[in-house]
Amino acid sequence: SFRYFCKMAFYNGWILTLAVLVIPLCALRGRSVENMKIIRFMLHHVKYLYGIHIEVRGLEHFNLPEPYVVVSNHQSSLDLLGMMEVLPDRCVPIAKKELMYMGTVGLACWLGGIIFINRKKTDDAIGVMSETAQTMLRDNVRVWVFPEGTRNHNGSMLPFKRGAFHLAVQAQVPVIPIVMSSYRDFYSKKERRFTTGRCLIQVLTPMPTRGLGPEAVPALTESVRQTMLEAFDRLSGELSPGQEPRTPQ
Ligand SMILES: CCCCC/C=C\C/C=C\CCCCCCCC(=O)SCCNC(=O)CCNC(=O)[C@H](O)C(C)(C)COP(=O)(O)OP(=O)(O)OC[C@H]1O[C@@H](n2cnc3c(N)ncnc32)[C@H](O)[C@@H]1OP(=O)(O)O
Ligand SMILES: CCCCCCCC/C=C\CCCCCCCC(=O)OC[C@@H](O)COP(=O)(O)O
Repeated sequence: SFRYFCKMAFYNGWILTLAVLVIPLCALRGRSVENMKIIRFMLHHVKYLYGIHIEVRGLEHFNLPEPYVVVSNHQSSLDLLGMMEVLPDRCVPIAKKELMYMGTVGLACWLGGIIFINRKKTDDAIGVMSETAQTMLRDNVRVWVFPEGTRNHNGSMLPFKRGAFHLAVQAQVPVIPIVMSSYRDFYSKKERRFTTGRCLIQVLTPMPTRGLGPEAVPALTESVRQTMLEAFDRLSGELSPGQEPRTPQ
């Protein structure tokens, strides 16, 4: 437990400290999606500090000229490491508004053009997402969404919220699912365990939305979730073949 808390405290503290360095660099440009390149570069080494080996597959799927919506599973704040391993250029995450108030991290996120939503006010959140659809097309910006809407430490995936899929359909851009394998071999919040380990990241085939309307969103959401669950089980099983598969959901 002591090692777990120390490691998590250092993780948060180190990111807060890095943000102090990043802020002046990003401030030179002002709030801009281009600043995500600086943030990505500055966070890239953190996986080495923790001995986490990340293997990425399917990165070529990100090589589309048009904007797209990336949807990813969300296990922990450690997802930041995987995200910074693969984050495409001109891609910004959608984050809960509370992140903006996390001191230096919040300011760095704001300068990086991260889009903040108020999860307690659905209409506000939907309004921001609709504006985002226009921004994506106007400024050629890609967006990264965690459709579970919160972190999920239970070794599977929560039901998906539909915002990301509405966004893709409104902008008529593809959805690109990305799956990070289970962290169970090296990280468990419940067991207070955090060791070195391996993580596989798979970028899946883009799912087109051209021609789809809002009525197609529920089916699109479910189909993407099923594809991601299958990939999650496959990747996690590859890392620890003896483990029981997750409970079906
Ligand atoms: C080197 C130093 C660096 C320093 C900086 C360090 C780090 C920074 C770098 C990167 C940081 C990135 C980290 C970011 C991670 C943050 C992750 C998060 O914060 S996750 C939480 C926030 N994200 C989400 O919640 C996204 C998913 N949520 C949704 O999509 C939701 O649907 C919602 C839009 C938020 C609304 O949610 P709510 O619970 O209020 O309502 P419902 O989901 O039930 O939806 C109600 C209803 O509305 C329909 N709907 C949803 N969206 C839309 C839309 N855009 N247009 C139209 N309709 C919409 C939805 O379908 C429901 O209707 P129905 O039930 O009929 O389907
Ligand atoms: C002056 C204020 C000081 C505040 C100190 C804050 C300390 C935290 C510092 C750094 C944190 C670095 C990690 C940030 C990126 C992680 C983003 C994240 O994972 O957000 C969680 C969000 O997806 C869902 O939230 P919930 O699971 O619903 O909850």
